[in-house]
Amino acid sequence: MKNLVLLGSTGSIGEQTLDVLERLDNWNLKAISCYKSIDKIRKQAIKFRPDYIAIYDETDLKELKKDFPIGYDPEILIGASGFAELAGLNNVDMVINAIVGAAGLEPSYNAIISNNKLGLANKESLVIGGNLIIPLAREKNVDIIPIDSEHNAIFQLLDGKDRDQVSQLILTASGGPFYGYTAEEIEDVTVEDALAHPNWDMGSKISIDSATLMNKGLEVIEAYWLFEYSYDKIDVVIHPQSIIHSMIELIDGSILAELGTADMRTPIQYALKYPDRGSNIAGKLNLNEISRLEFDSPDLETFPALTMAYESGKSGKGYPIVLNAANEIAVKAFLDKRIGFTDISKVISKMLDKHNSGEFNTLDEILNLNRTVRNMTEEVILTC
Ligand SMILES: NC(=O)C1=CN([C@@H]2O[C@H](COP(=O)(O)OP(=O)(O)OC[C@H]3O[C@@H](n4cnc5c(N)ncnc54)[C@H](OP(=O)(O)O)[C@@H]3O)[C@@H](O)[C@H]2O)C=CC1
Ligand SMILES: CC(=O)[C@@H](O)[C@H](O)COP(=O)(O)O
Ligand SMILES: [Mn+2]
Repeated sequence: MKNLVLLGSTGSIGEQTLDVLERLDNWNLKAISCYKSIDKIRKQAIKFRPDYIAIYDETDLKELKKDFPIGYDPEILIGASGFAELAGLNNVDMVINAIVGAAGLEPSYNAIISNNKLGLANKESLVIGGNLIIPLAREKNVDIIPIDSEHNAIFQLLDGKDRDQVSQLILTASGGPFYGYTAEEIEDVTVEDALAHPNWDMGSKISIDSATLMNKGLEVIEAYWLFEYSYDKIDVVIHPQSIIHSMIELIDGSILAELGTADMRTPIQYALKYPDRGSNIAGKLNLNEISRLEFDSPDLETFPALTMAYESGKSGKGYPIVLNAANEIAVKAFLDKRIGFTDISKVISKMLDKHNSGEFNTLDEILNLNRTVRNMTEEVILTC
């Protein structure tokens, strides 16, 4: 049996990973974690009986253990250090990091430093810490298998290709629920409108990121670190159907694409089975039933987040950390109905303007800047 550590088991990717796991007969769930969904993780623990569980808050401990059957006595870890500790356990065949946000960085780092293969859904790890994680993974020869659908597609497309023959990585973007809206039309959209992604059923933070196009911006930076092509070789095209998960262009002009049903269980299973292939979980993509595949350019005026992400990525230094931290806080404020939808980008822009570059290379340096910017963003939001 292979051992899996699943961080963020109660979220959208986490629950889909458990669904995949139930269909595979050679994986044992060694550890799970959540932030606050204690009811959900208790049920997962009772069903899968992992040896380790990590939760954030000690006061939830009693609630977690309620109804544990006699004889089931997992080791329970508390707090952010617990998530990182699980990522670094011994006898682990893969860590899947399905935590949302910057909180995923330390576990990603700990997985790699502990020589544990990483199935990475948590794109924020690479956005804020790509300069730390990628050289470390290379030095230690630890595989990172991307789970994010676009990066999983590109990973598949690049497999066996000569790097010099690849002229462009082309990330597809659905455009989100407000594709085609004018600047005036998005002024008054609601949280409920923004959460209604046209093709994917995801957690709330990434759903809002898709609506602002920040998701694609974060993914551009994620692609830069994962595949190590310069930013001028990473393009974004709007493809509202999300059937093509991404493409690569070769030097002779040929474009190769990966197509599939919009179901994250496919890239999750891919990561677990790599380099083998699993069975078809998502159902056959019937090309005869697809009436059209459309393409368009992103509207950078109405959705400024994409440009801010490209510029932050190119500037490097602390800019992607500022971009990500300000975005996380602004998205939370929007979800809490403290600011409007278009304020999200305005807040991020203000925070980027305030930043003076500098080097942020160690885990502590990155996490300190992340913390500082989050606090400063909260203050800026009070003035909105
Ligand atoms: N959902 C999707 O289809 C896709 C997601 N991704 C990426 O995968 C990651 C997870 O996304 P998604 O599953 O949608 O997110 P969800 O919000 O659905 O789940 C997030 C998970 O992380 C846990 N969590 C939240 N905050 C913290 C924290 N501070 N410390 C530790 N754990 C925490 C949550 O616990 P609790 O339930 O207790 O809050 C939950 O288990 C994101 O980086 C996202 O961008 C990428 C591609 C597609
Ligand atoms: C499923 C997945 O990988 C998401 O990142 C998805 O791509 C979001 O859709 P957008 O293309 O709208 O950002
Ligand atoms: Mn994606």
